[in-house]
Amino acid sequence: MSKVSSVTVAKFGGTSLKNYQSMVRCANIVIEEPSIKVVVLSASAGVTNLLVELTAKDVSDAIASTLIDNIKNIQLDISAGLFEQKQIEQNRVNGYVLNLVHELEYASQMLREQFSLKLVDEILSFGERFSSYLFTEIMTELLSNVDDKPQLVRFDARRIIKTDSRFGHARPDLTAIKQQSQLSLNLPECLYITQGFVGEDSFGNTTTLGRGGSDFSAALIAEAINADKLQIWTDVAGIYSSDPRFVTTAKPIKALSFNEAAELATFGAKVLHPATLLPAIRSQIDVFVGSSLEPSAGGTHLTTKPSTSGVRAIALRENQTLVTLSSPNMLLASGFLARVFAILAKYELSVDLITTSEISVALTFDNINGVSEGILPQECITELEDFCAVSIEGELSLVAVIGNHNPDHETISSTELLFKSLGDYQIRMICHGASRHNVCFLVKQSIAKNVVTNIHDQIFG
Ligand SMILES: Nc1ncnc2c1ncn2[C@@H]1O[C@H](COP(=O)(O)OP(=O)(O)O)[C@@H](O)[C@H]1O
Ligand SMILES: N[C@@H](CC(=O)OP(=O)(O)O)C(=O)O
Repeated sequence: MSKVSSVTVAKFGGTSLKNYQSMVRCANIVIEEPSIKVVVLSASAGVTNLLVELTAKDVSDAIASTLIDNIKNIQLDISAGLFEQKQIEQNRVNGYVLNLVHELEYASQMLREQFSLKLVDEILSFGERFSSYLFTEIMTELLSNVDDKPQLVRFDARRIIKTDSRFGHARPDLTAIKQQSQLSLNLPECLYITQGFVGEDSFGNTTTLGRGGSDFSAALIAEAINADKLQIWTDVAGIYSSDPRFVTTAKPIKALSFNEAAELATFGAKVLHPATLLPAIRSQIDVFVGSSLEPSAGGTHLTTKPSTSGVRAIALRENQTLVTLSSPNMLLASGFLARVFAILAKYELSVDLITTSEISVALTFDNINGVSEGILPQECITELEDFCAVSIEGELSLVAVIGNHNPDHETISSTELLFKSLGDYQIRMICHGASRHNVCFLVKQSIAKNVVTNIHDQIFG
């Protein structure tokens, strides 16, 4: 490995780390790109979901034990791939893995005795702790015969990702992250391997940044160390015109503006965590999204340049709740919305979309962010019912059509094309105009994927 002046942070998602072969592919990407100085890893695919199940309030001892066994087997399979022929080495690695498994068992037992969000985050952090340990072992093995190799250092992300104490969706302390990164990392001499998703509050408790938060961790580290580039390696060759898992005609997009990518991420394109782009935009870091399965296939580059007008992509976010508040008192009255929002703020509920008519206001909520199982907390409903009728509808999906909707520069407006293609569906709510970059609407969850596929095919031909 030769010395380089530019610094890249590379993040590998769980889909890229699901087994031994996948980890080797990622390790080779790192070895072949000398500018990569920090590697940020998610948990192997499926592990965080298992950990989330393990932290459910009603989990029984038997189910907890099965879940922990499943997690353990994913790790031991990776270790088995690594040291197929070397029993002593395999025993050493398995010993480390089993120690972590015991720690996990202990934390899970404590949680079943007394539930706390602090302990939930501690448990959720194990996925990344396993994967970063195994990945470091794989890198070390692959580099064992290389002469001019970098000094590999695995470090605990909690040393630098300092956050507040909002367990489950902790907010980063940017100043502390910068300070700690500069104190702890010896760049560009060493090659660091660390965990995404995981942080630590000022009391030394483990926190997590929210599901999918490893992208955000990588962007925060990139900003803190003044990196030039951030690479997000996943299982698809970049950001597509829609989710390629169900829109089979979706195409990769070579370049996308930060604004468009931010809208796409916010409105459900799982490929990027919505907060990832803030540090990148703030600190002008080049962002690349590519496939670790096929690194040479290229991917998407995010740029500050505005893109051409028209629709660029369609995103889908499931599990949305629509809340309609109506009251004849709204007519020609002032202060109604202020009262509604004061109550929602009190319950820390964050509204996504909003539309109003003379006597009603419709609001949408993302179930992940605060509204559990599609229902507002009963106390909140009661407070709202003091001055308006409340109707709640679940099992909805939000479709977001992202692009540059600029009627001044289009001969046939893409919005017009979109509205034509919506004619066949029952739309529950539509939002257009707040941003030039998106038009959003709600449809029943049962038809949402069909709606996205059909609109995609009509717009992109
Ligand atoms: N517009 C889009 N472009 C690319 N992928 C998308 C898009 N929308 C949703 N996805 C989904 O995001 C997935 C990658 O995100 P995720 O599963 O979280 O991967 P990782 O484990 O790498 O973080 C893809 O497999 C794809 O199904
Ligand atoms: N492992 C965490 C964090 C993460 O970002 O994962 P991924 O990169 O695989 O989406 C999660 O599943 O939420």
